[in-house]
Amino acid sequence: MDHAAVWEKCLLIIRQSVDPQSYQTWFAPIRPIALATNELTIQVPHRLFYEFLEEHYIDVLKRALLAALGTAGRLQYRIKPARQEASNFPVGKNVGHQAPTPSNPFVIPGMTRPRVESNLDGKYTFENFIEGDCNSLARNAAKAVSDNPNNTAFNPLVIHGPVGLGKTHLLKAVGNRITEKFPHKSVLYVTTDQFTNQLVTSIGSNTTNELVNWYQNVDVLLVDDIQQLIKRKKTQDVFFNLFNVLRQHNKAIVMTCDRPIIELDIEERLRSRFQWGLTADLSAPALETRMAILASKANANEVLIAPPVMEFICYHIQNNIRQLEGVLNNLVLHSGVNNGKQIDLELARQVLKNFVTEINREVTPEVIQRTVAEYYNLDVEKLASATRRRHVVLARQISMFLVKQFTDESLKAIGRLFGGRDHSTVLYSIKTVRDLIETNDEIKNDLADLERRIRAGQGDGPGEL
Ligand SMILES: Nc1ncnc2c1ncn2[C@@H]1O[C@H](COP(=O)(O)OP(=O)(O)OP(=O)(O)O)[C@@H](O)[C@H]1O
Repeated sequence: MDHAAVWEKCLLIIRQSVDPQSYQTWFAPIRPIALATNELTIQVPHRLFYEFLEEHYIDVLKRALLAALGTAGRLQYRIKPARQEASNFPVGKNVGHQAPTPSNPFVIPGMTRPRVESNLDGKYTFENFIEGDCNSLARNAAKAVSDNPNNTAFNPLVIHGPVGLGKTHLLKAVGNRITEKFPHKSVLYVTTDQFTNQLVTSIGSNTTNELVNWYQNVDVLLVDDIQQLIKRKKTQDVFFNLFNVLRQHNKAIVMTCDRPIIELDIEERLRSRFQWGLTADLSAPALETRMAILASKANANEVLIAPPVMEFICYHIQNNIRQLEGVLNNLVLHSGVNNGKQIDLELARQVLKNFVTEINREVTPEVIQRTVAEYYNLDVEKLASATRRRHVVLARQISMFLVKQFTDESLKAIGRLFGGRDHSTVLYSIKTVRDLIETNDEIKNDLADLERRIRAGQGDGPGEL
């Protein structure tokens, strides 16, 4: 049997399964083209036609093929060559070259196949991505995709998580690794915004089909920030078609999103497809992981930061690695500007003020005394003096109370700090303040205010925060 006879046999089955109108619309225009080792190639008028068949008549086609060619039968589609050659839709630039033997039925023989520039730089790799519990699933899945891009179970792979935790880094690491390991594969990194812009341009020039065709040259598609699909109906439609075609041909699709797919407010058919593969989340790294990331970035910048300083920084920057990098860059800048100034705790503290609102420091009795004196507008020495003026006594008693609350000092040691008073005086002061908190709202508020200032380190020298 040749291809025409096989297709005739298929049509017999199809005619019995679909109504005449659908038959005329969807099957009459199909032309059988070739038959080779149980693979029948049919030509369809355009890509959307093929997609419609796959979406609505796949079962009928399977049955027809089984009847005509048995269980070994396979179907290959070919799109009828367009009159106009596909334009380039570069994110980067394209270099035209002749495709050797196109295995993809969508690559029309004889047509130039644009080489896709990946739109990547080599900066983000798996080697400079630090692994921790917070990211190991996403990292390992991304690595698995890069090791086997066109035969991966994780298709699509969606990496999601809050701002600044490495989504783009991992996405680009996938691209960089594939480009290195499989130089013949076309990899494309694109943000959803870039894709939308290309689409808008193509609509203006009536070349949307060409845009989608052009994207089919890609073996690995990396799409950043798919939350930008929200409210973009047309982008969702076109992306839906593209997604189906690429996935059908085992092209790897990796995407990032700032939220779990289930919370992504897009068309249901697209959302459900995004969930076909694997979704892996990135969460905030633990202190040790942050330290390791900072150490590796410092190393790359050839700066040395002592572990206590690193710990201090990482203690304060908890949820965003981009901020951690920002602090590092500032430190490098400041230390360079100030003639090789050392990156010490003081410098770190100054820089951190631009990144976090509250900087914890060790609360010492001196910090407390200074904070209280400033608050009540007193010279700090007055607290340790013999004066028995009412407002000084109150400030002294409050200071003793706070030193007891914030530090490990013994009653005896506290007495010494306040002009050599004995421990029973300290005890009495603490009890007095406790009673006042119960009975006097003004004192209660003063204390709340003072505690907040001490925690924020406001008493530690002028203009610190
Ligand atoms: N585990 C990690 N190891 C090394 N660097 C990391 C790690 N996680 C994040 N980074 C770095 O943090 C910075 C921010 O990461 P990235 O841009 O990938 O974040 P994102 O999650 O894509 O953020 P956004 O949601 O803002 O796009 C990058 O410079 C990246 O190299």
